[in-house]
Amino acid sequence: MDRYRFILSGGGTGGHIYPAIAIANELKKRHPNAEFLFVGAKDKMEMEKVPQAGYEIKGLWISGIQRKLTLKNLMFPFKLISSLLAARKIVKQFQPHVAIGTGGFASGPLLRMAESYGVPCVLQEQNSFAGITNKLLAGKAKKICVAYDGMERFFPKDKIVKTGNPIRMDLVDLKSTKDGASAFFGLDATKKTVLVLGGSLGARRINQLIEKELGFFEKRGLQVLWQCGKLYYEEYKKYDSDTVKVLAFVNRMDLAYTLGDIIISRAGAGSVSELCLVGKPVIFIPSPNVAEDHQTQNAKALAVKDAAIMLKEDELDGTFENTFSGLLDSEEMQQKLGTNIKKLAMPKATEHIVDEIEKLLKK
Ligand SMILES: CC(=O)N[C@H]1[C@@H](OP(=O)(O)OP(=O)(O)OC[C@H]2O[C@@H](n3ccc(=O)[nH]c3=O)[C@H](O)[C@@H]2O)O[C@H](CO)[C@@H](O)[C@@H]1O
Repeated sequence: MDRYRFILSGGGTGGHIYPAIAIANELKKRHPNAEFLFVGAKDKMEMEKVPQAGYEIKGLWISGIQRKLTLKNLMFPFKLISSLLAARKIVKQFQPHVAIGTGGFASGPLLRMAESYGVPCVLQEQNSFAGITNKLLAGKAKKICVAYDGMERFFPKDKIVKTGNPIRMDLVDLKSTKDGASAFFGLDATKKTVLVLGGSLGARRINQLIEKELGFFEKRGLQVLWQCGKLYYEEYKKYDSDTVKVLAFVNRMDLAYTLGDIIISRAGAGSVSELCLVGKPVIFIPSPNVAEDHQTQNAKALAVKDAAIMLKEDELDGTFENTFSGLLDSEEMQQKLGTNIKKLAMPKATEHIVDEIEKLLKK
C-alpha cells in the first residue's frame, strides 16, 4: 500500500482554502493511506476551517504586503524570513511527495521551500486574473491548473492545464429536501427563499442592500437566508426573525443551496463554480475591490450567456427591485437561468487536477 505524503498550502480567504480541501478529499479517496499536511497563515480563517474538514494544519507568521506604508509592511521582511525558515523545517520533516499551492500569501514560503528541496509542485489558480503568489511561484512549478482561457498571459504556456476549479462535491450534491433544509435553518419550507451570499468574508455593500430591501422581500412574501460575514454579524444580527435568518458563516452550504430559490451572491471564483453546479437562478453582485476587477469578469462571463444576472454595486439603488421582481415573477426566466448556468459547470475539475498530481507521483 502506498503511503504518499501531500502538503497543501493556500489561504487568507475561503477562495483559496476550499480548493485545497477539495483536492485533499479527492486524493484521500484515491489514496486512503496517504498523509496530509496543510500550511496556512497564523490567525487566518484556514486555521479554523481546515481542522473542521478533518486535516492537520500548521500556521506560518506571514501576511500580504499592504499598498501603503504601515507597521505591518515594515514587519514584512522579518515575517518572510521567519516563515521561510519555518516552511523549510516543515518540508524537511514531512518530506512530501508533492506540494500543492492554491494561492494566497501563505502558500508563497511553503511552495518556495518545497521547490528548493526538489518536491514537485502543482499550482491551482481560481481566477481569470492570476494572483501575485501564484505568479511568483509559476517558474518552478511542474503544472498550473487553471479555470479560464488565456492564462498564458501570466504563466508559462507548457505548464498550464485547464481543469476548472476544484469544488467540494458534498456541498453541491443536493441530497437533502427543502423540509430538512428549512428545519435546519429555522425557516419555513412553504415559503420561497432568497439566499444571500457575501463570499467567505461577507460583503459590506450586499449587506447594506439587503438591510434596505428587507421590507420589500417581506411584501413579496419571501423569507431570507442571509450570510453576512463574521465581520458584520454584530451589526446585522438584530434582523434575525422567523422570516429572516442572519448568519455569520454557513457551515452547511449544501443545505443553503437546497433552500435558496433565488440566490444573490458575490462572484468569487469558487462561488461561481459552485453555483454552476447548483443550477439555480442567481443575481451576481461582484466585488469592485479585487485585483483587476476580476469578479466582474467572472460574473460577466455568465451574464453574456444568459446564465445569470449581473448587477454592479453602483447601479443597485436604481435597478435592484425591478430586476429582482422581473426574475421573481417569471418562472420561465428562473428556469432559463438555472438551466443555462448548469451548462457551464465543470464537475470533473477536482478529478482532473488530481490526475495531474498523480502523474508526478509516478515519476
Ligand atoms: C474579497 C476577495 O478577495 N474575494 C476573493 C476570494 O473570494 P472568497 O473567499 O469569497 O471565495 P470564493 O467565492 O472563491 O469561494 C467561497 C467559498 O466559501 C464557501 N462559503 C462561503 C460562505 C459561507 O458562509 N460558507 C462557505 O462555506 C463557499 O461555499 C465557497 O466554497 O477568493 C476568490 C478565489 O480566489 C476570488 O475570486 C475572490 O475575488
